[in-house]
Amino acid sequence: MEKIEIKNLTKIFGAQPKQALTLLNNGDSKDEILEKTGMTVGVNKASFTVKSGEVFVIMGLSGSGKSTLIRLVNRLIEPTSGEVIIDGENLTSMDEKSLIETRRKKLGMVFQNFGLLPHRSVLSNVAYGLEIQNVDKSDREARALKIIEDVGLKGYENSYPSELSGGMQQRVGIARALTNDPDILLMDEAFSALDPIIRKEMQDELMHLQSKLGKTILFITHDLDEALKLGDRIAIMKEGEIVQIGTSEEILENPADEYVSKFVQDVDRSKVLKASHIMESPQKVANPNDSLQTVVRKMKELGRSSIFVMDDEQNYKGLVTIDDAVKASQEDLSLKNVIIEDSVRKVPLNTALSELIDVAVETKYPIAVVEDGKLLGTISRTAILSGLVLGKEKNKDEVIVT
Ligand SMILES: Nc1ncnc2c1ncn2[C@@H]1O[C@H](COP(=O)(O)OP(=O)(O)OP(=O)(O)O)[C@@H](O)[C@H]1O
Repeated sequence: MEKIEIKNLTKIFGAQPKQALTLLNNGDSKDEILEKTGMTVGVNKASFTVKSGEVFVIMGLSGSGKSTLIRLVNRLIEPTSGEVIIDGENLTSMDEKSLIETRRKKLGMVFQNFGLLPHRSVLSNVAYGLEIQNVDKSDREARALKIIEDVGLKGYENSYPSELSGGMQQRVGIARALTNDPDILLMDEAFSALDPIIRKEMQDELMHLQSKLGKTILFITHDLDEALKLGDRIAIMKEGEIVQIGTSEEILENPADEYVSKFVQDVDRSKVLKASHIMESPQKVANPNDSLQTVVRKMKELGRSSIFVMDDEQNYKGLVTIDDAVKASQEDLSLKNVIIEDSVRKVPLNTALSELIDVAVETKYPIAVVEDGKLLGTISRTAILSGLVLGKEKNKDEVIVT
């Protein structure tokens, strides 16, 4: 089941939104409606779904409707029409009591300006949400301390917000949103007030946290690089409408219109493309139980000078070169004598192509994409270094040669 379903969500600001809605449904533009009625279309028939565990970024210029949209999702703003469905439950038709309950249980929100209580310590800020639910003191403080540690603020429990840097204050903001252990985090320009270096650090921190927590995240930003870096998928908004939804790759490769093209034209693809985008799935590998003859034959069939070794459970075992394998088979040795492990470079899935280029320069072997000991993919250094993976129109299978 989808975690969040947004259907035709529309918000018109002004005294008589229904009148403007009729014009909108008849095809009038945001400008025409403003001119005819004085009312502002904030969000115009937005529809999308977000899967559990997905980071969904909403990106657009100032005034495009992002903040309105995220506030419609938790009904801080009442929609003019359309539906918000979370875990199959329709938020738009809920009474006040159920709405508050759902917000508390399922939705955490992180704001651009942190929204911390200045006269309370970090611990007390993080525990505040539990305090108003009458969770007893020792319990709420224990829970808050655990989350403070998760966001990297251990040791700052008794500090006050004014004593912390912007990045640290936003860590408190994130910790506070996590206290109820909500499935969904709504993040509204959460890093936009931070200077560039701290901002990058916080993006990395969020990705790290997300790999542990697996929340469903709706993240708003006006920064395309941030969107491409964080988003599993990205929705691009213009004048209240969503003009394109896609992965970073899809948006870079196939911008939906002129507007999106203009946005993406200066993007550095080497920072956006990740190991996960360019790797080959580990099918053409050897098994630790293979004989050396079998391994040599496999390499010859594949036309490769080396081959990765992976067991039946997908555990990464290392790499064998054809030279070592041929030599060892003449000496009657077995496969395990020639598996190279330490000097083969292993990278995680979200390694950017720019970093892969650095790795490829430092090694003579293909690169293994490994997480939790499992071989998830393989990447040829030749393909990276010859720049083929940067070529726009090349298709993956053609260019990735391990
Ligand atoms: N309370 C309001 N009353 C009237 N118009 C509003 C209100 N809030 C937002 N708008 C209008 O709705 C449109 C969308 O605004 P919104 O703040 O959602 O955009 P945004 O993309 O979040 O921009 P920003 O990044 O500047 O916050 C704008 O035209 C804005 O002027």
